[in-house]
Amino acid sequence: MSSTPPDYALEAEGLQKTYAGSKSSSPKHALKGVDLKVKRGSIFGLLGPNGAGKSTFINIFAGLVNKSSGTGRIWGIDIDRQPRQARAAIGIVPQEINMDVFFTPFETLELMAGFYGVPKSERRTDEILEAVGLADKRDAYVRMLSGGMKRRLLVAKALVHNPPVLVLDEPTAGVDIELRRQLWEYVVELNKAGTTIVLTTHYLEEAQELCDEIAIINEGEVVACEPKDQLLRRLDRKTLVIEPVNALSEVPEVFARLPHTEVSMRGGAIAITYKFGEVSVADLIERFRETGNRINDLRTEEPDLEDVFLSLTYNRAKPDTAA
Ligand SMILES: Nc1ncnc2c1ncn2[C@@H]1O[C@H](COP(=O)(O)OP(=O)(O)OP(=O)(O)O)[C@@H](O)[C@H]1O
Repeated sequence: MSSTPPDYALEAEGLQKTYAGSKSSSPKHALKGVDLKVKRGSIFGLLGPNGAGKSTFINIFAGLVNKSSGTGRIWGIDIDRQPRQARAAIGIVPQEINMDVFFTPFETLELMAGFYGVPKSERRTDEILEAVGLADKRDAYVRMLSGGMKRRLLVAKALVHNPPVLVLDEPTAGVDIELRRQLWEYVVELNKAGTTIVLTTHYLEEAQELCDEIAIINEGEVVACEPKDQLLRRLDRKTLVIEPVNALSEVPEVFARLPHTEVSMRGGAIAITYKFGEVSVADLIERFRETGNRINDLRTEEPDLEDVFLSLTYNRAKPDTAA
């Protein structure tokens, strides 16, 4: 591995993948020329609807799927020219739990370290078990572990060779809230200590909370790749919620056909979604006062990642969902 760390932990240029068809299915163009750069030191979120191509992307870097064309680099190392060195720089936590249940966590990690050629003197098996909260299960059979523990063991397995890049593919699917929180605390600690994290998740709030950079992939194409804050600013809409003293039963006439706004009821309150810069909040409040009702409470809501995600993936996803 080079001594100067690279600017990017992971790079993809024009990455394409077409899965061959079979008698019953046509070929699938799963990645259509993906360009992505993951900055060293970031927590990078790869988001996309089901079947968008996230696992295909990750599995190309893991060496589990052969790309059709394009280039990939892990920690600056080309995955075609130096596959072994490139793979040594990455740890992958897969979606599926794939472990021999008749081994103990200790044996599982030792085997994995052996697989990566980590000399015995450099192994950190007990330290890693401690870090993922499995020290007390060190010598239990894996089949005796709970689902959440098995998942933490998967993370541990991906860390035995001390990779500078850790990829987690849907790591918290089916994991309860408490364990998710523990896992994320540990991932954030790893990141603080210098590991670059790439994660795919369906939990948008999780990505919003954890990631500093986010890519959204849809039907094999990257539709956005930006710092999270920038992505959230993309939506130029906010919502003003007015809770009146006298609960409303319908949208007041003064808000009907107002340009750049959408008004809906929220119980006895109204939610006015307006285009930022085109509509003034003062005007909206003034209009409300004209109804003769008084305001009990007011708040504005900023768009969240889910809104951005829907706005970027909805149009293309529509024909599929309508079918
Ligand atoms: N081995 C394969 N053979 C044929 N098609 C495949 C194969 N693996 C994946 N695909 C197809 O490629 C597309 C991308 O799949 P992929 O698993 O990469 O998506 P994903 O974004 O990870 O989805 P999910 O969030 O559901 O895991 C899908 O249409 C999928 O059906």
